[in-house]
Amino acid sequence: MITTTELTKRYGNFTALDSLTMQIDKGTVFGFVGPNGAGKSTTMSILATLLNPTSGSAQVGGYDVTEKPKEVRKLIGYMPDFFGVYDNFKATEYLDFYGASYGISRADRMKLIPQLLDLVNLTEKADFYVDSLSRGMKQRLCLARCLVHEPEVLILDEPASGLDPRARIEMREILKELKAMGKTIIISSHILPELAEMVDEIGVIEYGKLIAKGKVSDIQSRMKANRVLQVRMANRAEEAVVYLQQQPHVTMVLQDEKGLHVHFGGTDEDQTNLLARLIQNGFPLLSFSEALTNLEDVFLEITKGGGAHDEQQVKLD
Ligand SMILES: Nc1ncnc2c1ncn2[C@@H]1O[C@H](COP(=O)(O)OP(=O)(O)OP(=O)(O)O)[C@@H](O)[C@H]1O
Repeated sequence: MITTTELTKRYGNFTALDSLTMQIDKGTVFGFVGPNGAGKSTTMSILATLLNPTSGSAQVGGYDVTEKPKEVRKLIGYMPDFFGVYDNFKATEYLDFYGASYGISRADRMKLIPQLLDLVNLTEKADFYVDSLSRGMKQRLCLARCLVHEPEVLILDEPASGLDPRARIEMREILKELKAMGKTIIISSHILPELAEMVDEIGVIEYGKLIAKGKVSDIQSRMKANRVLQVRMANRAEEAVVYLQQQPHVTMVLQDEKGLHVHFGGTDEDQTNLLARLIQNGFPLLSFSEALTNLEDVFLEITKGGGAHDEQQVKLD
């Protein structure tokens, strides 16, 4: 549904986007992650036909964004990271204005607007002035605005930025509904862990280059190759350290007040076998578990050494 080929954008001598090649299939929710200034907004603006690439190409729904921008615009709903809302409109009037500008008939708008307000949980605010709405509500209204022409593809640039945790959860639930409706969604964020439930794939961008892309589950299993097992023993911990260090796939064993931390490079089956051997050897296990791998770990692991600019910038929240 979305394809970019060697997509490049330069501002003078500065390369903001560097030969970005990627493909996002129909119905996929694609999380676009990277530190500030990595090139996410630049990519999204090009896909939204608002910015021309310096070289390379991008297609949405088979249409080239520079050659067929009108066709692309019909297919996409774009939510920029900074958006203006017209404060002297009521929420309903705001959506009505956008619906009309897309050429949707008044009769259809009257049907559509209550549905959109319901989708973004703003039915009760239908007759409230936009400037009286909270930031989270304004952001949801902006999302509704992107949906007036029922686009197949949503390009959402940091839709949850600046929202408090409750408002983020609300936004996430709406995005889940949009995914269930079959939309193809590309969404950028610094708070990837919160998107984990709804993102099918992630792309990690840094210095304008796509440094990793793949299914969330694949990337997590890549990290599993370096999993850490947490083992708690009733006693005989010192003996267990020596025993574990001699076992296949164990690369390191650390011990602290919480127990043993076993760095393990084996498969799930190898892990089962290791547990069986500990039990067979009579070690008094209180617990044996795998340290959870979340998307934040995945992100940090992938960008490690890749030049994450500073701690502040790779911070995900
Ligand atoms: N109009 C412009 N002129 C010059 N440089 C620009 C322009 N727009 C963006 N840049 C630069 O291009 C780089 C990529 O910016 P972009 O906004 O795409 O990053 P981003 O990943 O979206 O970051 P953020 O998460 O902060 O929004 C940045 O270094 C930015 O300063």
